[in-house]
Amino acid sequence: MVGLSSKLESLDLEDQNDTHIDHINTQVLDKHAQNIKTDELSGGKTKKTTKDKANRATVENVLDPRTMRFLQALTSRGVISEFNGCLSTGKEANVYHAYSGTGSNGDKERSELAIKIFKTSILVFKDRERYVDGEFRFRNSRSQHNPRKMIKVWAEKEFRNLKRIHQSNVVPAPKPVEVKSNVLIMEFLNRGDGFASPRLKDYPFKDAADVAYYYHTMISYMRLLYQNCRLVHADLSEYNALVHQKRLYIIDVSQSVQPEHPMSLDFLRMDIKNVNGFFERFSIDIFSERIIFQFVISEMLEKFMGDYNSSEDLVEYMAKNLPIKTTPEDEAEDEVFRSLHLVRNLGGLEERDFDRFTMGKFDLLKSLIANDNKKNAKNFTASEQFDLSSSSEDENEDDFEEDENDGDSDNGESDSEEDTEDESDGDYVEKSKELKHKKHEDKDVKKQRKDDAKDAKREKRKTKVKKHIKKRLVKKTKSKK
Ligand SMILES: Nc1ncnc2c1ncn2[C@@H]1O[C@H](COP(=O)(O)OP(=O)(O)OP(=O)(O)O)[C@@H](O)[C@H]1O
Ligand SMILES: [Mg+2]
Repeated sequence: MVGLSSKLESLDLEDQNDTHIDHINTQVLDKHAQNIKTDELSGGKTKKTTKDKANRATVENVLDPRTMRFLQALTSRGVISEFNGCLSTGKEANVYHAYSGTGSNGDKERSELAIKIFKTSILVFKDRERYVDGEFRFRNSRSQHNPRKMIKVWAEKEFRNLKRIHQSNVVPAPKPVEVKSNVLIMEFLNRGDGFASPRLKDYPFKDAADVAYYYHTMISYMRLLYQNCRLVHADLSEYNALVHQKRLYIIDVSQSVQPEHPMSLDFLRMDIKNVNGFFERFSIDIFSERIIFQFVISEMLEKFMGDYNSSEDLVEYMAKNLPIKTTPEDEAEDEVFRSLHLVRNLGGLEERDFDRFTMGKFDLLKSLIANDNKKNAKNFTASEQFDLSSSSEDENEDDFEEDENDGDSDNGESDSEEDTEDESDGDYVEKSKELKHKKHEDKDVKKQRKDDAKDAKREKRKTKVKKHIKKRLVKKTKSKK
């Protein structure tokens, strides 16, 4: 294998300016691409021609001179000792195999690394803004419209999320090693013969019981991610889970968000749909999407005697206690669930719903999404999840110094009657659609609409329950549990 450092040393690019980068890219990488092994680990997916290697390096826009410099720095610092084949060329990043240490002459043990290099293409990252927007942890990065900086944020986001998951010790994930600009270094999950551990998609299940085990494990991870790591994966599927030493590992967490993100529940719902969609094909018993959703977000599980941090205990509970999806009505219910507008907190409740809540007729989101279906909702206790003021987010974790006050919107709210609570509630999806149409509205119509809205709000305020009363009620329901 050819060491990266020798290749990189010959690239005297320090004085080049950014406007020439594409040109340099083509020249330098065409010249050196054949030295970078890009096909060794790709499992036959890549065309094995030198031309193709050169194209990938330049066209994919990953190994640009700047990125090469970062790799060089990592090599000279001894983080990387060898940079090898390309494992995957994805939409947002390429993943390479590398070694750290040589294992000889008293050098540190030779270990395998996966190097994820995020693409510098602006288009991909435009689409990703919605994951960073609304993340309190990245509030200072939002204004950065410089694509290079956004990519850096993206790589850092994956590094931090990976670190959070890995440190939680409840959901297996590759150990993050380092992040530098758009380059993320992590532990390589090895199948044992030089190849990467298979994705869930490619894993040869032994039998139906094996499939069911991985299905239940995946659901337990969604819950552990949400409850323990305070994350929603947001791109969970058979492509982003690897089976390593018979254990399921979660990867690709750059887009993962905290539960406080305004779209976290929508992302969660999407993850559940993807996971169910994959396992449904194997003709095993499947839970309804709504039941899984409740299982994930409910803090307490009725009759659960196990360890809330244990995937195995959750899997066992799930298999015994969760009702399976059997009838066409169950499917119809899931259809409804997919189209539901998700309410996150008390502020998001309509007046009539709030009256029902105070009369003890339903228990926030759990019952809203359950349609008061007692048969299915009885296993869960969910109300705490949506009182955001009680969120205590990894505040003692060094790497998350920005995380404090996450989603503290409740604390920051005034009790004034004039607050804008009605605008800031959870109905973001429908509202954003509406606003698009309003853009082209006639001036007078707009004025009239605004006046009407004001009148309606004035009326609504007359019967509005004051916030401190709402809070007291939430506390009361909590203390009952
Ligand atoms: N730590 C790792 N160990 C082994 N293989 C890995 C590791 N990380 C990623 N891979 C491999 O690289 C592939 C792509 O990784 P990842 O999903 O993180 O990147 P991606 O750019 O998001 O890909 P895509 O756009 O296709 O989703 C994975 O499917 C997996 O096969
Ligand atoms: Mg992926």
